Amino acid sequence: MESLFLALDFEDKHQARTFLHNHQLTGVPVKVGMELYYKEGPSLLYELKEAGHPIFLDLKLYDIPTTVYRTMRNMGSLALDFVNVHATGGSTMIRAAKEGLQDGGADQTKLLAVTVLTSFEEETMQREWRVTDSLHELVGHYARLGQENGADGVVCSPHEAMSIQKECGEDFYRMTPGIRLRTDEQEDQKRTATPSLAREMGASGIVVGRSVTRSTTPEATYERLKKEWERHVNETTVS
Ligand SMILES: O=c1ccn([C@@H]2O[C@H](COP(=O)(O)O)[C@@H](O)[C@H]2O)c(=O)[nH]1
Repeated sequence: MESLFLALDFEDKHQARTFLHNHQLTGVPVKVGMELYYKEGPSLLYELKEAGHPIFLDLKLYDIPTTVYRTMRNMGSLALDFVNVHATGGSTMIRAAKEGLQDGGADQTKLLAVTVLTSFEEETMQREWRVTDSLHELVGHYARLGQENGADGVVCSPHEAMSIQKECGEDFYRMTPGIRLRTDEQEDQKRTATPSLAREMGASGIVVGRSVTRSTTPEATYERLKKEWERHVNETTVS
């Protein structure tokens, strides 16, 4: 299964297309988020599919169960690889998302439950959400909630991936954004890791965005991240 997704956080499809083309990245697994999808809509996804890109559509749905069901049913026809909802939407909403996908004919599309965004650290989360659980406990709780209600995996930071793997099993996918070549380059991210650290900590997949898209040498940076990630994938597979 594809496991390194390039976040196409661009203003429009022309920028995304030009970037992929200019840096020999046509066909690589991509993550399409709100910025690009709300500008371009599903036609962009058809174009990316046509060019051979595996797609993670990262819209993080959060709404009443009926709305999420109907939205996921529509998404079902897009034959995507991954889609997601916020786990905080609750058990009924997560189940509705799964049912919507299935009724839309998307048996191959994996549903991920977003736990706690990688831009949060524990102190801010506890203060702003008025919760007393540790960040680790809360992420674990949302992972279990997701699994019990039909999600195929979670979006979490690499730092929580190992305990989720232990509790929910190897097949429960841990998609981890917040990936950096150097962990002192955080920008708005708070829980970051390098690709090799992410693998050591139990991630099944990584999302890389600005490290590549803002790099002065995107192609070389992408290859470096990929090599670092795949070396670890292979090492852990062999041992
Ligand atoms: O918890 C989350 C969930 C989603 N994201 C998304 O991943 C990329 C990360 O981009 P970088 O430039 O590598 O920081 C971005 O599209 C986010 O919307 C996340 O970062 N954290």
